[in-house]
Amino acid sequence: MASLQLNLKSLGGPYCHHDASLPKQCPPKMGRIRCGATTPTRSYSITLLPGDGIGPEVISVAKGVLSLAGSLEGIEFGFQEMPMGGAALDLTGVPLPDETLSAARQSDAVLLGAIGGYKWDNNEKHLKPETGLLQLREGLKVFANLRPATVLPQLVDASTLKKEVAEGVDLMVVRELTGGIYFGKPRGFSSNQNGEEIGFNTEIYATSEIDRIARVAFETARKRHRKLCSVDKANVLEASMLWRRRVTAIALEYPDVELTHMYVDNAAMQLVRNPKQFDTIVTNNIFGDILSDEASMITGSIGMLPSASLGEKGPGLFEPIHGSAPDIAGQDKANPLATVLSAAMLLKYGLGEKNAAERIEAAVLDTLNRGFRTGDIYSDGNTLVGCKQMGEEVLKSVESEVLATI
Ligand SMILES: NC(=O)c1ccc[n+]([C@@H]2O[C@H](COP(=O)([O-])OP(=O)(O)OC[C@H]3O[C@@H](n4cnc5c(N)ncnc54)[C@H](O)[C@@H]3O)[C@@H](O)[C@H]2O)c1
Ligand SMILES: CC(C)[C@H](C(=O)O)[C@@H](O)C(=O)O
Ligand SMILES: [Mg+2]
Repeated sequence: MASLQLNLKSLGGPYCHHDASLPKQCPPKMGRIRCGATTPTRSYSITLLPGDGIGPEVISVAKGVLSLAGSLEGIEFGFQEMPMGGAALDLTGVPLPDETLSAARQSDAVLLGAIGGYKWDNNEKHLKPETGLLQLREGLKVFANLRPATVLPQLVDASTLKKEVAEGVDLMVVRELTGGIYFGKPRGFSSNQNGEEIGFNTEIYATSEIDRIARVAFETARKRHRKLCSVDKANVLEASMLWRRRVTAIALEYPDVELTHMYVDNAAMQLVRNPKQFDTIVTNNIFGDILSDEASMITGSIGMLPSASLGEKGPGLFEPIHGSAPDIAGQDKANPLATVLSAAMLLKYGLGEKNAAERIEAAVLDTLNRGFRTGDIYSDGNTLVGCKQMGEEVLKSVESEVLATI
């Protein structure tokens, strides 16, 4: 079973390190250690949730990369694949079967591909793949969603922004993940006084929910460039007024971090005007969803952005920020790198296996340096490959790193 996932002191940027400075009561995750003849082996159980659309394609690549990078660091993985989303609906009638949630809870970390698709779009709310994902996040209590957006030098040309605007962007969106309008009640359908149908949701945040995500964000900013921008709509929404008041109050605990506030409409504009002004952004569930997709395009493609969702204890959930991409599913066109980088986040944030994580990150950069590109990040002069071949090239890079160090 996983121990601590979210130790505030351990949050670093863009990734955290479980290090010697951790308090005793919060030890870094240690796999079950088995001593072999020469090297000790740590073993971890990973729940894989391939899901729908391109989900199984990108998970298959990430699983191979995790296994290889892990084995080179003396790590053994026990993978358990479970149904989730539309795949689970077809198999069991619900988007998150009890068996899937309980397997996820009992494992050391969870890696998800993506869920959703046209087939289930008109299902009732409780039978939507997306509802299963929200139930999983709630069930694992992973309230802090870290979504780094970094423009890699190799991909500056893939950005839709001008080179001088995109170059060097390195920001982290800290998104509140288990509250706000996604979960607020009342919600539903009804009718108004004119007998007209209405649909309604409630944006609601309690002080404790804001305080804990604010602390995660301040700790994250502290390990980065000590700049935190809180994004809200406090000029209109009561939930945002409380959000701004609490973030301002928590800032007193972090005098070394510069706090600014920005309205979400302005933030959406500033992200494409001058994204380098941002270091760490903290925001609510829905604004974080939207702004992280926007930030992904600065980096070249949504197919590049990983994420880590962490709670106070229990396994973390790691997933690319993109969806099931039904328009390209089954065509071997998906970019698997967001999921591969999510596997690296799993190693670093979820298991405290920094070396294995860095092997994967280095292999991704090496693969890009060797000119391999899926369609979404392709530019002239590079080699266009599919999802599978991209995976094979990353594996070669992981292997060649080892050869280079012998
Ligand atoms: N976490 C998740 O599982 C998640 C996230 C977002 C959307 N969804 C679901 O996915 C389905 C499709 O949603 P959508 O079309 O709005 O968003 P999407 O992210 O699936 O796709 C948006 C666009 O980006 C492209 N794209 C996405 N990932 C890519 C990748 N790895 N490589 C190359 N191109 C990629 C797609 O081809 C599409 O053109 C919906 O059912 C939605 O609810 C799931
Ligand atoms: C599929 C949907 C529930 C999900 C969200 O809105 O959180 C997705 O867009 C994401 O960004 O992970
Ligand atoms: Mg989204």
